[in-house]
Amino acid sequence: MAAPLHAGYVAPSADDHVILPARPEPLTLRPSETAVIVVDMQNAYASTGGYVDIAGFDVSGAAPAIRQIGKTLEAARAAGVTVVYFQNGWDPDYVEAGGPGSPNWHKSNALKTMRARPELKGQLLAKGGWDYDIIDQLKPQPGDILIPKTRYSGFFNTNVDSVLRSRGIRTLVFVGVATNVCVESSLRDAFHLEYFGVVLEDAVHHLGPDFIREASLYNVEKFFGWVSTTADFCGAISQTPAAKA
Ligand SMILES: NC(=O)N/C=C\C(=O)O
Repeated sequence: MAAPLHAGYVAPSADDHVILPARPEPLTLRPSETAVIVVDMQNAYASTGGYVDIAGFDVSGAAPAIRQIGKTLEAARAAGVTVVYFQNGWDPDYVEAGGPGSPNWHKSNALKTMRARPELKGQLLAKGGWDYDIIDQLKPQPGDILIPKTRYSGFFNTNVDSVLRSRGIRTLVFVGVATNVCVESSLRDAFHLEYFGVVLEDAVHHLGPDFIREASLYNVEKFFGWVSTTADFCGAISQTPAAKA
C-alpha cells in the first residue's frame, strides 16, 4: 500500500503544552506551534553609532534587552521552538525604500537623516553594510529563519505568513526593537492574520519617551495580544518534554 503523503509528519501531542503567565491572562503555549520573532536586532537599532543613535534616539535600553533576548533564544531553541529573525533595510541604492511617492520616504528617520547628512548615504540600513547586520551577540543559528523586510511590519511584502503557516505556527513571541514601531506593527498585522501575539516586555526596547513604551504595551495587552516577561517565558518553555530531555 502506498504511504500516505503525510507519512513523515508527526502531529504534536495534545498534552504537549505549557501555560505562560501573561497579562491580561495566562496563555497556552505549544512549542511546535510557537515561534520567537526577533525584530530588527541590527546594529542600526541596537548599537552605538548605528542609525537610531545617529538620528538622536536613546539606545541605552538596547543592552538589557539584548541580554534578555539571548536568554529567550537559548530557552526557545532548547525546547524546539522556531526562531524567526526580521531584518529591516533596503538595497544600497534605496530603490526598495521608495521615492517621494512613498510615505516611507517622508517618514523614515534613516532616509531623513541621510538627506540631511549626505555623507551617510549608502550606510544607514543598506544591505551589505554594518548598520544592516544583525548584532554579533545575537547572530542567527543554524535552523533559524531570516526574513528581510522593507517596511515596519514584518508581514508586509514578505513571505513570513506562509513560512509560519506551513509550520503550523499559531503563537508568536515578540522580542527586539522597537516596541512601538516594528514590534507593534508586526504584532498588529499578525493579530489580523489570526496569530496569538505575545510581547516579552523586558526583551524589547522602544524609540521615544517612556510614555510610548507604556502606550504600546497597553495597546498589546488591551487590544492585540498578551504581555509577558523573559523569566516567565523561559520558566514555562523549560517545562516542555523537549527542553527537559
Ligand atoms: N525596527 C523598528 O522599530 N524601526 C523603527 C524605525 C525605523 O526603522 O526607522
